[in-house]
Amino acid sequence: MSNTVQSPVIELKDIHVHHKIRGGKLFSPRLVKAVNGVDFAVSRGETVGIVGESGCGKSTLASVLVGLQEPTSGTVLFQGEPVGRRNAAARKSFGRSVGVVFQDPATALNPRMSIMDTLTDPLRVHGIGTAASRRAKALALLSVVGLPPSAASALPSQVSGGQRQRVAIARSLALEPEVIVADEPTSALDVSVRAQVLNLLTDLKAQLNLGMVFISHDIQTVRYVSDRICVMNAGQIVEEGDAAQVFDTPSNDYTRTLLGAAPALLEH
Ligand SMILES: Nc1ncnc2c1ncn2[C@@H]1O[C@H](COP(=O)(O)OP(=O)(O)OP(=O)(O)O)[C@@H](O)[C@H]1O
Repeated sequence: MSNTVQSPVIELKDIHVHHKIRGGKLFSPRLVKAVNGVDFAVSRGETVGIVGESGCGKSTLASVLVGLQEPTSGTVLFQGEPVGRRNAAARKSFGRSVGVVFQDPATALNPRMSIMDTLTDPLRVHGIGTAASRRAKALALLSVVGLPPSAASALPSQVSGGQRQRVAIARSLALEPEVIVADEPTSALDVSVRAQVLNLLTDLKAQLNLGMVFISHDIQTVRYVSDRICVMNAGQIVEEGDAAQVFDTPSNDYTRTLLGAAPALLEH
């Protein structure tokens, strides 16, 4: 399943994200350790799955990976360099090198922006190309995700849920990232289109030699797409390994519980 795996594009070292919760008048304040000492790396050409139950810290980890959240402590490395110590230009290039696909394209896409504008906007914001070349690139992106050129003039609400997620995936590719972070990308979709979107992500990863971080509460889905799996529980990675090995011979009790609770194998 994997292409040539290279040195990590993004590496996290001993990442902690803690939130202080005020208790108000009745309760004392408490600390939520959303992510509690995580090491993680993703390279081009591999899909790394992160799986765990709701509240285990997956989305918080995703927001650190894409630069939306500063960790309380720990180091984020981009191409081997600590992101925090680099200049604004380097942070921008980190931002450009990591594409994001969220769970629900209905909320992730601007409902008032045509699909053409949705796809040209990241290029415009980064000052890339002319209006004509941006439009050409948007049409190429539509083709890459299997949508016809006629979709360009539609609003997100005028296409189906699966097509909307294809648009969100196309947008994530607009800046030619090295890594895509997909946080529950199929959970909000009809069961009938989930496998198509998973296959699209897997195909794109192979064609473009992307690094892919695939986050889901559903271990069967993670198994289907991943080369490597990290199992998260209570803010920590409790098991990590080759997907088949984690799935077939889990070494951690929590992984076994997740597998025991999983429904029948995803059909594909
Ligand atoms: N901004 C915040 N302030 C306080 N607590 C937070 C904040 N963000 C997340 N948390 C808490 O941190 C923990 C991890 O949340 P996170 O959303 O990362 O988990 P998750 O595994 O992605 O779960 P889900 O799939 O339900 O989103 C949870 O207990 C959550 O309530």
